[in-house]
Parts: sequence; structure tokens; C-alpha cells
Amino acid sequence: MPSSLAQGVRVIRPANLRLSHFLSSLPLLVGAFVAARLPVLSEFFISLFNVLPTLLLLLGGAFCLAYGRQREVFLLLVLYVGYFMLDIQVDHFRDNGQVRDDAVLVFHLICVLLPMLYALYGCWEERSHLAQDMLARALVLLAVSAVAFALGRRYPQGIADWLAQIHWPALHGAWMSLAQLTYLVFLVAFLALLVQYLRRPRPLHAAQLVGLVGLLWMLPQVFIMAHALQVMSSMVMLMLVAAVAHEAYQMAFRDELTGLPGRRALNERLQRLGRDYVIAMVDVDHFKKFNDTHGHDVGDQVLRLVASQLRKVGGGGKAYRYGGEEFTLLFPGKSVEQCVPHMEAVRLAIEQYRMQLRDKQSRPRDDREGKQRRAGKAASEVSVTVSMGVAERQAEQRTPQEVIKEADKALYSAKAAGRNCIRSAGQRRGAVKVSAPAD
Ligand SMILES: Nc1nc2c(ncn2[C@@H]2O[C@H](COP(=O)(O)OP(=O)(O)OP(=O)(O)O)[C@@H](O)[C@H]2O)c(=O)[nH]1
Repeated sequence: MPSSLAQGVRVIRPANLRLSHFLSSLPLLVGAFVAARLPVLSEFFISLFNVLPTLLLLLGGAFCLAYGRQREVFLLLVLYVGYFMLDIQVDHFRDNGQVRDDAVLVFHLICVLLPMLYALYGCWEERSHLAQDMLARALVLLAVSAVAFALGRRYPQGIADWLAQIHWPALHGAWMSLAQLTYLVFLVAFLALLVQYLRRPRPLHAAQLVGLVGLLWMLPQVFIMAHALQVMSSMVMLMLVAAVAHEAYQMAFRDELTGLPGRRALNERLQRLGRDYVIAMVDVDHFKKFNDTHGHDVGDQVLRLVASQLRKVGGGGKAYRYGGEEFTLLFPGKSVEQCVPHMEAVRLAIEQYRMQLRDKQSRPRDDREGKQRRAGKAASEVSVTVSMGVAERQAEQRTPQEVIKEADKALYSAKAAGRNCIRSAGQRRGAVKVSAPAD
């Protein structure tokens, strides 16, 4: 498969779907449901929700721009334009007790254009050339708005009727409080955003999906519930900004390859340690040789595997990727004796794990051939081992950096002792062997 095609055809990996992707959006959706349904909202919250969409457009938009996230800037813009146009209608209705002459046309146009543009910008990934990308997005928004405006002015009644019409009587349900066409557009938008999330699970794609659900709930309530428009528009915009912040945090503190917290997260944690703690440095054995023999991609897979085993370490330990093929285990409030059994369990699990390797060039043409080959052991198995050096805070090593140095020395001893073992930084005798593989 050509590499460009291979990039396009992404495999959906259920293991990559995480509830944490929805952490920045689902609570906001629930909060919006609750706030919008409250019969009375305090003056403070009414004022807040009146200014929040504009604030989020300006501050959130500037924040997204600073991170080069044009996609979210346009999503915020689309949401704001929809909010603004509906707000004019709702204000008029509230002040005069009747809707404006163009209310039906504007409402139905927004019901169709909002989910359509939301999904379009949501699925439109950023290109590297910022100015061109922004221009293309702005032109699309201008073109769609201009066509809608021109048609609406020229044939106001015809367009409103066509949008509100029941196009497929067999598919119509009594529960449909919006025009039939709106549900169709929402369905297509939802599927597009769902596929995008499944192919590339990340907080932003999750937030887009949740935001669309919020919009679908909001539209029928706009003229019925006093605060539905302000509250839900604000919350959907907030979801997007929060998802950008969530991803920015992940970029800074998470290692992309293994998903473990990275060096920056470790440094930050080291500053908040109490008096007693244990630090272990973990290094994959002969990894250079492994990379040279099986290739960098398989090397990456091995690092993911090692990370997944280290993540399971017990005894209150936490794993970090220190850099390259080196990892760190941190045990706050523990002594070396308490930690070693847990480290030993991880070392053993890594040693015993067998990874299936298949030659890319001779991939099976179909499932049957794949099964036959697996039965015939055509796939070769590989395994790796790790060495560990461990040290605890002593009177002589006051800072975490000094403890890391000691753990590094112990790791060096573990390598010198034949690898696949754990060594502890001894107080008087230098590094001492605390575990070794069975021969
Ligand atoms: N695939 C892959 N390789 C990496 C990554 N980071 C570092 N490496 C490789 O890790 C290897 C580190 O090798 P060395 O430090 O020489 O040591 P080693 O081969 O592990 O041998 P010992 O530590 O002595 O057991 C180098 O070949 C790096 O290119 C990564 O993210 N992915």
C-alpha cells in the first residue's frame, strides 16, 4: 500500500478510545442541561451567560489562534454567528410577545446551516500553511452565508417552505419538533464526527461530537426555554476551548508514543515529593541492536509494550517516560524493600511477554491465509528484557536529581551484571543485586 494511502486508511483501535477524552466536554453538557432547565437563574448567571459567547469567541479564539488551531477558531465563529442571529429573534420575541417576520426563514436556515458548517469545519483538518488555510475557511463561510442570504432575500417564502416541508412522509415521526431536513443534516454531521473520533480518538474530536448533541437539544428549545440559547451556546463554545486546553496540556506533559507522562511531568512531580521516596530508572536491554534488526517501527511497538507493563506497576508506583528507551518509576513514601517486589513483577512480565512479528512485505491477502500462516507459525516471536536501577532518598542525597543519579549508577551496575535484573544503590557497598532472572 502506498504510504499516503496507508496514512488515509486508519485502523480503528478500540484500545485508543478513552473516557478521559470526554472529561472536558461531558460535564459541561450535563451542566448546560441543568442550568438551562432551571426555572429561575440568578442575575449573576443571566449576565454571565449574556456575555459568555462573545467572551469565548474573543478570548477562546485568541487562545486557539495562538496554538495555530484555525479549525477551532472557525468552529467558534460558526457557533457565534448562529447564536447571534437566533439571539436577535429571541430578544424580539421576548420584548414584543411575537416573532419577527423573518423568524421562520432565519430559524430553519440556521437549523440546517449550523450543523452542516459545524461538521464541515470540525472534520476539516488544519493544513501547514496557516494563511492559505485561514483564507480557504473564510471563503467557504463567506460563500455559504452569501448564497443563503441572497436566496433568503429573493425567495423568502419559497425557501422557508422548502426547508420546513416534510420531504419523506414515511420517515416522519410525531416526536420531530424540528424540520425533517434538520434531522437529516444532524444525522450526517453526527456520523461524520463520530467516524472522525473513532479514527483519531482525541479530546477535541470528542468535544465536537458532544457539542453537536448539545446543539440538537438546544434548537427546539430556543423560543421555549428562557436561557437555553445562551447557556448551551456558551457551553458548546467552552467545550471546544477546554478541549484545546486539554490537548495543549497533554502535548506538554504526555509522551505521544507511549501515552505515559513525560519528562516534564516527572520534573513537575519531583518538586512536590515528601521526605521519603524511591526512584527507579528502567532501560530496555540491547535496544539499539533490536532497532537495527527489526526496524524502528517494531522498536516503537516494543517501547509501547514496555510502557504498558510499567504502567501496571503496583505499590503506589507511577511510570514516566524519561526519554528514548529509558523510563522512570516513582514510589512516593516508600522504601526500596517495599518497592522491589513490585518492580520484580513488572520485570518478569516484560521478560515473559511474546510479541508477534509479521513481515510487512508478505502480509496475508485475506483472513483465511492469515489464520493458516499463524497456525503454521509463520509469524516470528520476539521478546525484550529490561534492567532497573533503584535508589531511595538518603541523608546524603537530598534532592530528587541526586537520587536519580544514584538510581542511574545502579542501572549501570545492572547492565554490567548481565542485564535483565534489578540493582539497588547500596549505602556502603555500592550497587547491590536485588534480583536476577532465573537461568
Ligand atoms: N524505535 C525507537 N528507538 C529509539 C527511540 N528513542 C531512542 N531509541 C533508540 O534506542 C537506542 C538506545 O541504544 P543504547 O543507548 O546505545 O543502548 P542499548 O542498545 O539499549 O543497550 P544497553 O542499554 O547497553 O542494553 C538507540 O538506537 C536509539 O535510536 C524511540 O522513540 N523509538
